[in-house]
Amino acid sequence: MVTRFSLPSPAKLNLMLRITGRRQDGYHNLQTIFQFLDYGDTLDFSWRDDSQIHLSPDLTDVPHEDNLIVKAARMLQQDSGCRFGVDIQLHKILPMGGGIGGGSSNAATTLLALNVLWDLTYSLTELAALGLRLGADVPIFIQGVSAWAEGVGEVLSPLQLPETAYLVITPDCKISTREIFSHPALTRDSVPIKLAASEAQGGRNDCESVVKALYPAVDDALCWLRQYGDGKLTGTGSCVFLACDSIQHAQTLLHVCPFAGFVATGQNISPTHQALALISKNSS
Ligand SMILES: C[C@](O)(CO)[C@H](O)COP(=O)(O)OP(=O)(O)OC[C@H]1O[C@@H](n2ccc(N)nc2=O)[C@H](O)[C@@H]1O
Ligand SMILES: Nc1ncnc2c1ncn2[C@@H]1O[C@H](COP(=O)(O)OP(=O)(O)OP(=O)(O)O)[C@@H](O)[C@H]1O
Repeated sequence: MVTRFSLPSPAKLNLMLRITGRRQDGYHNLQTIFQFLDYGDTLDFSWRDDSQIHLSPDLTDVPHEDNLIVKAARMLQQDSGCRFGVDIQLHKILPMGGGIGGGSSNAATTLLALNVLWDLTYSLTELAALGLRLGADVPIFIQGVSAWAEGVGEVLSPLQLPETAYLVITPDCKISTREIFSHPALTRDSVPIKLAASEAQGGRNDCESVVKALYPAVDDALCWLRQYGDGKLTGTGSCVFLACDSIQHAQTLLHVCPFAGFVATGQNISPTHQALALISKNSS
């Protein structure tokens, strides 16, 4: 039995995002393309023989019980009736409220890890259904392959994408997803399209105009990126990104960039799943 291991909890990008309607419950129907990055947080998991769930350190401004890691662990414990517990150490580098899915990724990594640590036998479909209760972005991190997504982001069709190098700018502002989705001026009537591979390159993000109007720092970052190519917003922001010819090209741009950011490579298989495959290989 594996009793301790570390897993990556990667960022995602929305390579395009169309909002095609609003549901009765207030959630929006989307069409988006998700790709993972080889950049993100790391979580260390250690098995406990009591039922306690410990997480450290706490995140500034997020009460312990509201942390999606703690919520995910408690949810799985309750659903499975498992009597074991876990110590979790979080190494956070992803900005919060950045549209790169940090909290959702942490929740998904926790569900995937505890399924192994507690020797449970949930399928990915079952874990994704549990995860969806925590957030619309959790299922993509559970499924772990880049995808075309519809519904609220949980109806996933796997998609092979070029594993492009990206420059990601992280403007110094935290954006609430709820704030953007509840804004009266949000475009929420885009005509649904059929998946076209070209969308991964050229697609727009329907949140862009509202986010730029509310957050000038995002507008500034996009303007700067667009000197060099087709800069885009991910999710509801605040992060913006540019596909580059190579890692070196992305690094050269980061070097002259007046904003904070990072360089990463798109991944069609989530780094969490890549690491889990190694853990199960080494333990068999
Ligand atoms: C914008 C995206 O990041 C694109 O990947 C996601 O759709 C957001 O996913 P998320 O952060 O996991 O969102 P949730 O935590 O489920 O929802 C936060 C809030 O955003 C709004 N929301 C979210 C997703 C969605 N498809 N429609 C919505 O209207 C809802 O008001 C909800 O109360
Ligand atoms: N483990 C966690 N990591 C990050 N945020 C968390 C976590 N747990 C709870 N949260 C809360 O969730 C909010 C959204 O965080 P997150 O980093 O997922 O934003 P995001 O990247 O904009 O997400 P998305 O793209 O899914 O909308 C945070 O502002 C914070 O209050």
